[in-house]
Amino acid sequence: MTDELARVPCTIVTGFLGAGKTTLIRHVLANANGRRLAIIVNEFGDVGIDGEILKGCGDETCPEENIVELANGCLCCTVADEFVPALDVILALRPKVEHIVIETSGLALPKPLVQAFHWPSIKNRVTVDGVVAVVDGAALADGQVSGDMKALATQRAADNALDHDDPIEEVFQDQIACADLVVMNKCDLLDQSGIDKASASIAKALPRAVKVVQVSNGKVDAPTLLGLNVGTEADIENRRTLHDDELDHDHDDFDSFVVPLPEIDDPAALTGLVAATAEATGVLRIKGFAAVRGKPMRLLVQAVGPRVTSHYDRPWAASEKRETRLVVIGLKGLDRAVITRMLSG
Ligand SMILES: Nc1nc2c(ncn2[C@@H]2O[C@H](COP(=O)(O)OP(=O)(O)OP(=O)(O)O)[C@@H](O)[C@H]2O)c(=O)[nH]1
Repeated sequence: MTDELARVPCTIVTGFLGAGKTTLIRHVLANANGRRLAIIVNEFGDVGIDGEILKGCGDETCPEENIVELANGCLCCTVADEFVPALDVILALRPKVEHIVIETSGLALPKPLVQAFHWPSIKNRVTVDGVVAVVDGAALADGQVSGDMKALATQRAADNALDHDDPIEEVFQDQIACADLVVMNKCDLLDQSGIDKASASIAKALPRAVKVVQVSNGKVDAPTLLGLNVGTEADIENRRTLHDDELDHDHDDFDSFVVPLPEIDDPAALTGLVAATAEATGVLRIKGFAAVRGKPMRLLVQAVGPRVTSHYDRPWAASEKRETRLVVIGLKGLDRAVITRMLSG
């Protein structure tokens, strides 16, 4: 087969909200050894933060035009309308892309996406190199999938609509069930007993023998990650998931909204408010950019449960409005007014 006709391998990166998918892909970009990559990045909230972070890498093996953002949706539900057209764009790029990395939203179920690789319009052009599930090792060691489960439990108890099975656990289980490789991330936050605990939780959730690697900051060897060579679409029907019998999966267990704020004076005060809000309300994920008065750089603020990080990522462009916008994601029933008030200080 000539190179022009060979199917382009696609690595699907799945993993719950905030597990470290974008961090892992940044590491891959920085260590691609000249391999020409393209990225499709999908987010649950309607502001594309991850695409912005990845574009900020400035890596020459993946120029900005090779990064396609599909914000405000969920790849697993928008395969025909969004995923296939995005692939078309990428496959038309010249020089030809050698490997595609797909970052799904933290709430996406990977199975419908893998199944789409059988579709006539794409099956001769792409194949699934492998499904990589990124897991937040620190959260698992705390007996959580993500975030602050104590506050979540309170929120769920107060919301009678949430009387079915745990949707967080279900998404997590389905992501693991489809994995060809599990990346246990955030090991820098764990001692040996934490690593043992998280490893045991992963082993319990894994239905098959699958390799698990333990890393910090997504530092997986790029050639290994991008060369699993599984062809997962041929095996996906054998991977049972909890949502197999659902015809229409619409993420109505989860909710997201944007909190706009004016320029801020004190980054530490903002991260404090974010941490306090996450802790008090059981929000799963907060992320966004803040404009700090007098600073030419924009501040990237992220929370996974109550754990908050922030750093200046790049200068505001002249064409950009200097404003603070935080995306909040949690279970349905989030109290938008309370959360907005708390974040406003
Ligand atoms: N301590 C620590 N923090 C990490 C590690 N990996 C990622 N983080 C932090 O965790 C947060 C979430 O990381 P992301 O890479 O954005 O996670 P994600 O899975 O892409 O998040 P979503 O797309 O929102 O689901 C950020 O604040 C990261 O800096 C790690 O290994 N150790």
